Amino acid sequence: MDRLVKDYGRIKSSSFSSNGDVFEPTSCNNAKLQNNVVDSKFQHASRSSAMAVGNKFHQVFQLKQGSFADIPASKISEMMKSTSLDNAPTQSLLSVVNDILDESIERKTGEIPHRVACLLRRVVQEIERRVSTQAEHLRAQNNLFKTREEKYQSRIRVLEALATGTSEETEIVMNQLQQLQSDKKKMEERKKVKEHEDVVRLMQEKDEHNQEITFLKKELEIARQKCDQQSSQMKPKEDKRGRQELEDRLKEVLGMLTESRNRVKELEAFSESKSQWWNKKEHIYQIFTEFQLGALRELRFASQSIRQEVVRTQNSFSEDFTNLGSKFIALDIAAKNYSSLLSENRKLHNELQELKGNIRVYCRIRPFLPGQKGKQSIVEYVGENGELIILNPSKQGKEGRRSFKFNKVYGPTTTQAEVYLDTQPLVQSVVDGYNVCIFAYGQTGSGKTYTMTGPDRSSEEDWGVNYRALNDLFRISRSRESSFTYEVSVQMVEIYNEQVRDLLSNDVSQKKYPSLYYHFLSTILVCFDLNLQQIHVSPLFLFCHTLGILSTTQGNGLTVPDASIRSVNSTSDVLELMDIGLKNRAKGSTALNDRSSRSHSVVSIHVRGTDVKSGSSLRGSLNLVDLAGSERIDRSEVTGDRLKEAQHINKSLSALGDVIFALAQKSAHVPYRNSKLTQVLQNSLGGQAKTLMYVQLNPDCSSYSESVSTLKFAERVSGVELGAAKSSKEGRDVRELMEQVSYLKDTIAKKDEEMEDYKRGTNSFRYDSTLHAKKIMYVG
Ligand SMILES: Nc1ncnc2c1ncn2[C@@H]1O[C@H](COP(=O)(O)OP(=O)(O)OP(=O)(O)O)[C@@H](O)[C@H]1O
Repeated sequence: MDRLVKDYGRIKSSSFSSNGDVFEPTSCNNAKLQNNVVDSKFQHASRSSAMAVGNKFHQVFQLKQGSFADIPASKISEMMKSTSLDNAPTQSLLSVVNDILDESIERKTGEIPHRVACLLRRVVQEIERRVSTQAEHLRAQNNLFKTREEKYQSRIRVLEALATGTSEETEIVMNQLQQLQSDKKKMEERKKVKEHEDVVRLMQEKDEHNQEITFLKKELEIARQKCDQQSSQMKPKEDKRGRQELEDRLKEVLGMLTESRNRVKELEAFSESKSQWWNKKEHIYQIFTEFQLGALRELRFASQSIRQEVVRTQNSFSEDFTNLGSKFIALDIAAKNYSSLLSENRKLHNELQELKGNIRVYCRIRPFLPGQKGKQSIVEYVGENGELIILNPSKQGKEGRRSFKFNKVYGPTTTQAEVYLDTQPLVQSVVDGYNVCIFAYGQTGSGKTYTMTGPDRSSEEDWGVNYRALNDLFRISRSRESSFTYEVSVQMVEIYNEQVRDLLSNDVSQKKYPSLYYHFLSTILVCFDLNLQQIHVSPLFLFCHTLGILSTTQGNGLTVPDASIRSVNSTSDVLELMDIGLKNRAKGSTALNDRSSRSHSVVSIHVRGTDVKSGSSLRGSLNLVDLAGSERIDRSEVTGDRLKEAQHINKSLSALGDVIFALAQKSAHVPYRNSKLTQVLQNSLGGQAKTLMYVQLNPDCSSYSESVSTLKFAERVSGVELGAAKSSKEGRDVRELMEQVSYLKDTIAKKDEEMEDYKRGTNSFRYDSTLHAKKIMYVG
C-alpha cells in the first residue's frame, strides 16, 4: 500500500511542469489573449502571484501528512474559500482531486468524509469554471478579430474612394496603401507570431492533456488493480458497496475527462477555422493589393501620357507664339498704314457725299394720328426715286395734281431707323472733320420734333435723329481711338423772336419773356470729352439771356461763344441734357397744335479729333435744328404777340431758304446776316458743309395749302431742283403765277362782296390783318 502511494506520488510529480501548473490561472490566460505586451507582464505577475498562492495552498495541505479526512472542518472551509481556489494553479486543483481519490481508495472502506467530498466538489467546480472561462476568452478573441476586420473593411472603403480621386488623391492612396501594406505586414507577422504562439500553446496544452490523460489512465489502472486486490481481500458485502461508489466516482472523473477532451477538440477546431479565416483574409488582401497596384500602373501610364500631351501642347504653343509674333509684325505694319488709309477713306467718303450733293432734301410724310382715322390724304403717290404727287382736294383731275421731286421721300410707315439710315453717312463726315447741318422743316404738328428727337419718353427704337447721331458719333470715335482721340461738345440753343438764348446761363436777372408760355426757354450747351471727364448734368430751369453771335467763327469753331460748355462722355449724358433742353423749350399753344413750338431749337455738336501720332487735329460740327412751325399765320388765328412771333418765324425761315438757295446756286453773296438763325448756323451752311433738310408733311386735306407752301419752300432750296429740274423751272413759275392770279381773283371777289355789304349798310368794313399777313407770306 505504501509503495503504491509512493509510486503514485512520483508519477504525479513528474507530470507537473516546472512551476507546478497544468492550466495557467484564468486571469493570466485572459490577459494573454487580449494583449501580448500586457500579457507578458501580467503573465509574469500572475505567475508569481499564482506561485505564491499555490505555495500557500500546498502549505494548507502540509497537514495532509495524515489524510484529508483528518483535516479539521475550519481548515477545509478555508480551503474552500473562493479566494484560495481562484488563485490556486489548475494542476494543484487536479492533484487535490487525485489525493482525495487516493485516500478514498487507500481507506479500503471507500468512504469519503462529507466535508472532504464537499471540498472535492468545489475543486471540480473550479476546474469546470476555468474551462468555461477559457471558452469565453476564445469567444472574446473572436469578437476582437471581427472588430479588426471591420476596421480593415472601413480602410478598404476609404482606399477605394481615394482610388477614384485625382492624381493627388492617388498619391494619398499610395501612401495609405503603403501604410496598409506595412500594417498588413506587421499584422501578418503579429498574426503569425500569435498563431505560432497559439499553436505552440495549444500543442503544449494538448500534450499536457494527453500526459494528464495518460497519467489518469495509469492512475485508474492502478486504482483498478488496487480495487481488485482490495476487493479480493474485502468481504463480499462491503466490497460490493465500495466498488459501486468507486465506479461511480470513476465514471464521474471519466466524464470530466471526456468533456475536457471535447473542449480541447473544440478549441483545436476553432483555431483551425480561425486560421482558415485568416488565410481567406490574406487572399482578399492580396487581391485588393494587386488591384491597387494595377490602378497605380494605369495612373502612372495616364500621367506619362499627360506629360507627353503637355510637352506637345507646349510645342504647339511656342509655334503659335511664333506665328502670333509674325502676325503682330504684320499688324504693326498695317497699323502704321492705318492712319494714312483712314485719311484716304475720309477723303473718299467726303467725295462720295459731295457727289450725292452737299444740299439734300428728304421729305417725310407723317401718318394720321390715332384720332384722325378715316381722313382723306393729300398724298397720291410716293416714288422710290424721290417723286411725290399730292392732290388738291378741292380740284378734280390733272389740275388738282402737283408733283414734287426731292432726294428721297419717306412714306407714313417709314420707321425712325430707316429715316436715319440715309443720314448716317453725314454723321460720319462730322467725325472726319466736316460741318453738317440737319433741319426739320414743316408746319406745326407735321412731325419735326418726332423726326429730330422722337416721341416723348421714347424707347431706343423710337429714337430720333439727334440721339442716333450722337450714338453714332460715340461709336465711330470709339472705333478709332487707337489712332484718334476725340473731344466732342454739343450745344442746344433756342432762337426765339430773333434772340438767341442759353438755358444753362446762371444769370437770373435777365428780362422775362413777354408771354407766360415762354418762361422756360432753353439753350443747352453740352460738351463731352471722350477721354477726360464725365459731367454730371443738373436740370436747370433758367431764364436765359440773349447771347451774342460772332459774324465769323472763333478758333474753337463756335459761333455762339458765350454759351456755357459742359463735357459728357456717353450717349446717356447727352440724352439727359437734351431731355432738359426739350422740357425747357419755349412752347405756345395755337389753334392748330397746343404743343406748337414757337422757337427754333438748335443742337450743336462740335467734334475735335487729334491724331495720336502726328498730333494734328481736325474739327467738325453737327447742327441738328428743329425749326419752329411754318404754318400760315391766317390759319393760326393769332394776333398781337403771337403774330409778332409768327412774323419772326416766317422771316427767319425765309432767310434760311434764301441762304440755302444762294448756296445751292453757288452765288457769290450768301445772305447769312438776314436772320439770327442763319447767323448761328453760318458755320455749318456753305463751303464744305453738308446740309440736309427733312421736309415734314401733314397728310390731312385741311392742311393742303400749308403742305403745298412747305413743299414749295423745300423744292426751292433743293439742289435737285436746281440741277435736273432746271428745265421745268419755267413751267413751275407759270404755275405759281397762275396760283397767285387765282388767289388775287379770290381776294378781289371777297373785296367786291365786302363793298356790296358796305353799300347795303349791313356790314362795316373790317381791316383784315390776317389777309394782310397772308399777302406778306406769299410775297416772301
Ligand atoms: N412719323 C410719325 N409717326 C407717328 N407719329 C408721328 C409721326 N410724326 C409725328 N407724329 C406725331 O404727331 C404729333 C405731332 O408731331 P410733332 O410734335 O413732332 O410735330 P412738330 O412738327 O414738331 O410740331 P411743333 O411745330 O408744334 O413742334 C405728335 O403726337 C407725334 O407723336
